[in-house]
Amino acid sequence: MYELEVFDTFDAAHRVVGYPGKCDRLHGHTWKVAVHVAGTELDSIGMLVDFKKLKEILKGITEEFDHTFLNEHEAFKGKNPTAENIARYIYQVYAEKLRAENPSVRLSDIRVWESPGSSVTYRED
Ligand SMILES: Nc1nc2c(c(=O)[nH]1)N=C([C@H](O)[C@H](O)COP(=O)(O)OP(=O)(O)OP(=O)(O)O)CN2
Ligand SMILES: [Zn+2]
Repeated sequence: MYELEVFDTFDAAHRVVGYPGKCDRLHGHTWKVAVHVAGTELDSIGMLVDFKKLKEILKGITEEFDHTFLNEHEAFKGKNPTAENIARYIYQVYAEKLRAENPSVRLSDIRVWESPGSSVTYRED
């Protein structure tokens, strides 16, 4: 089994509505997102899947968020753009795009860092 990792970052603002403290106020983070994909079969040149392809898919998603106010994004209508909700949304979009591009590898998980010391990992088993 091989597991590959790619990551990207984006800058975006959010509010955690109802948070009992300063995170209820408008503030921003440089969010980091790591993608882990797994599989067993290598292609004829020895790759599970090209890192370049994995990064392209991720960039397509992080571009939606970069320099935006996340609470206004369609995905977070009626819910807070917490690291948990962001990780789940990215997982669902990434999994669908990866299935279309390369059905022989599977998405293991998505990890989202809100700050260097705080992250959430989302997976579906
Ligand atoms: N489980 C979660 N907890 C918190 C989330 C979250 O998305 N999921 N989000 C926040 C806030 O967005 C907040 O901005 C982050 O707070 P914190 O980690 O405390 O970051 P600080 O930079 O303020 O850290 P200090 O060490 O207090 O300076 C909160 N929790
Ligand atoms: Zn925050």
